[in-house]
Amino acid sequence: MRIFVTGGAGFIGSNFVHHLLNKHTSDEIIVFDTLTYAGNLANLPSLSTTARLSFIQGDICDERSVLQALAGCDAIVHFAAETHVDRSLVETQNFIATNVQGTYVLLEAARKRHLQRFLYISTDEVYGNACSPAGVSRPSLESDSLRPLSPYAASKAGADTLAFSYWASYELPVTITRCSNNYGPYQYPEKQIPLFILNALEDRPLPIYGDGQHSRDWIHVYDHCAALDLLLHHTEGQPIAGEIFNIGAHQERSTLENATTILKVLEKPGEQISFVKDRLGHVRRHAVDTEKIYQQLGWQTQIPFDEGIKQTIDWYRNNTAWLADLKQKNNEFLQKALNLGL
Ligand SMILES: Cc1cn([C@H]2C[C@H](O)[C@@H](COP(=O)(O)OP(=O)(O)O[C@H]3O[C@H](C)C(=O)[C@H](O)[C@H]3O)O2)c(=O)[nH]c1=O
Repeated sequence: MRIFVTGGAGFIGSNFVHHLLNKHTSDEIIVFDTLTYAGNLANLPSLSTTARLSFIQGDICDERSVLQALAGCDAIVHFAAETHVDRSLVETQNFIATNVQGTYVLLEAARKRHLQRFLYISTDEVYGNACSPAGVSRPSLESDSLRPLSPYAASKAGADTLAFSYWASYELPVTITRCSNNYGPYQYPEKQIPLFILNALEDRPLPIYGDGQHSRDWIHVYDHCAALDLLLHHTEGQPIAGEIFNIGAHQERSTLENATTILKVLEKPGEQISFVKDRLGHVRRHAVDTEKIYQQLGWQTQIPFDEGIKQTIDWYRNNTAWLADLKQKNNEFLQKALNLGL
């Protein structure tokens, strides 16, 4: 397969590219990435050594470049997005442009190029607070209605439903995934886990929004990539076009629990925890029901949180060159990320 990966220089995208290169020796991969502050070629060390991996710097909102770059491709895996909830509250327009308009451009291009598969990477944020229609707290089901609570989540929900409409209207073989919170190597340190690790390592406070009891379901990015791979290469059994799949790890943990674990593993004092002003519209609980992907594809996570978090802490501890490179390239963004909420 010739696979077009948007946002392949970002956190989940680059991990997915590594996964494909290791698992599928005949796949050809084209990474299409505009290289915003969160996209980084240092996330793709194989670029200089692997002939079947190529890179195009481009914006998914640019119709001509997208159509041109898609020539000869069989599938799109669409990760490219503005992803940080806090930023979506202050620079909303970028989120609408990239996440909604950019997805529209890709869907149109995929339709014109008759692509065989379009994997749209959505998020569990589209559901809003995890609960049943009666308001009882329970993991969200694919059939639940969407109640996005941040501009980021609303932009993803817009693109998610637009993608579905291309299946319904044109039979473009779109498959949508809604995954929970990822952690692991190469994550930009504005997100909770890498931010807490770096602040802990550098003896800065760990900013906890509100009372710290907001909970998320934490999945290691390698487990997420394995699920996406199964969907991308799916050929037998029940068709997956026009289907939506939740992906999650059933490892729900509060912000305070994560901060405490990270400080403990790094043998840092509990006093580094600092309660700060709450995020606007802060969702109390995100959690997804993953029975559908288990029943249909047999997918389950392999990495327990206790193990994954230790490996992730080690990765950040050992990859100081990666961080120094980030600091040098976009220090302004990084400083903002490290100080956001303080
Ligand atoms: C950065 C930060 C976060 N938090 C809290 C806020 C949340 O309750 C939790 C996780 O926050 P984070 O911004 O890392 O991730 P989410 O807002 O849950 O969203 C993430 O997971 C979904 C699935 C996506 O789709 C998003 O793209 C991704 O950013 O920690 C703090 O208390 N302090 C902090 O400094």
